[in-house]
Amino acid sequence: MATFIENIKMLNEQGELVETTITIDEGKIIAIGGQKPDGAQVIDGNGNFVAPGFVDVHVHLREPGFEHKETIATGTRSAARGGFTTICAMPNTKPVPDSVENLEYVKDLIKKSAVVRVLPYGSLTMNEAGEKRTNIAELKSHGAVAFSDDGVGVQQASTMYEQMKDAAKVGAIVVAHCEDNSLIYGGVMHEGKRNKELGLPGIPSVCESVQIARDVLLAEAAGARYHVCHVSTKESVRTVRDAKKAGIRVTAEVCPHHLLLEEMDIPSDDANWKMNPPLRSSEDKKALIEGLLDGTIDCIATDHAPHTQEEKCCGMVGAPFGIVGFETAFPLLYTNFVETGIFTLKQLVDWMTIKPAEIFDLPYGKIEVGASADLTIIDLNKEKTVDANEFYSKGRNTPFNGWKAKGWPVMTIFEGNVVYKEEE
Ligand SMILES: NC(=O)N[C@@H](CC(=O)O)C(=O)O
Ligand SMILES: [Zn+2]
Ligand SMILES: [Zn+2]
Repeated sequence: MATFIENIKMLNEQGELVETTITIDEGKIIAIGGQKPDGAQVIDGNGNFVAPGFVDVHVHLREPGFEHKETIATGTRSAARGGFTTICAMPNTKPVPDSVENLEYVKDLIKKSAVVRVLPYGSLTMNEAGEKRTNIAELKSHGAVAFSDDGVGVQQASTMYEQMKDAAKVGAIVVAHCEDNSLIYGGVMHEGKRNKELGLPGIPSVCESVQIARDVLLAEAAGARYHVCHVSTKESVRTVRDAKKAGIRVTAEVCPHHLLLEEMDIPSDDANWKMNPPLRSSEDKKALIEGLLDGTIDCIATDHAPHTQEEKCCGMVGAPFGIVGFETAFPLLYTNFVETGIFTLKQLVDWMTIKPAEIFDLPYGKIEVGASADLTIIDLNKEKTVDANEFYSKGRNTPFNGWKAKGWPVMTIFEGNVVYKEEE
């Protein structure tokens, strides 16, 4: 039976909101702006905004291996609540999808319990240990969406170079967490002003940028497509900008928290403010915003990284890096960047839908006839306070608890089915 969504507004090419209707059948969009087909089930959009389901190319679902932090079931429900319908799962699980067998195992788990589309990464090295290289061609043919050792940087240039050459042969994308281990210095936050005030060890900006600089040169030499994870420093932005100018096939993502927060916002030695890369300086934050606006940075990804309260209870030094992101990403960005006139609504939506989809060759992230019926209905006027205790994610680790924001998803539709509906 067809579903007819009425009383809804969508963005046109000019970035204006226009009233429309959307008709869905068999999981696909079959009409935009048409009349209700006879017998169709009706969804009242209540005059709200409808966006393509969000696409997040950088998330951690923790299953298999770390189900106490998150499972595919809880993580994908959290994604749906945040308006995400396509998410790419990083391979730092146990086991790591570094072989066809392990990848098939992860795909089975996804099939069993995901409520949105989950596309698994393959790793670049066996067990993400940085030594033995994985078989990119084989993993790609079994459905790995891209390749990364996220969680750690690939330390050896030759390992990265060889993997890039293999990736180039089969059109695979190499996605890099850039971090030079010799420049971490045991740091738990940015090496700047605030870490000194708090008496905590710092991670200098070069720890990230130096590896991006190496990698863009390797990508050029290998002829590979290269995507940089969670860019956090102004030097990283400049390096990506220069590489693009030189014609190197590089793309980059930025996380909501790096756009919204800076080191001086960290109130105390609280591990809900600990993530990798760390919150940088206000100049870095400014450079990230400029980088998005001038096209140096291509898209936004949450790096949703749930950890338990026990792990995050007791200060930064002992805690793992990472914060959750699905359920706050859009409202926080909408409120702080669109309502303030820094981004247009179309820019923000594009950075969370069509842009990441294009980089990763995914046929999602747009509302058009024939596309998968993946939609997010958002109440742009609805104001709510972030309450970590009501997250669908198992993770409560967010620095945004208590923030007021507008623009909350009220319904998420995946392949024509309602996978999230706001509880009244
Ligand atoms: N971002 C983080 O702080 N943590 C991520 C790993 C990663 O993205 O590097 C995690 O898996 O917890
Ligand atoms: Zn990372
Ligand atoms: Zn990550």
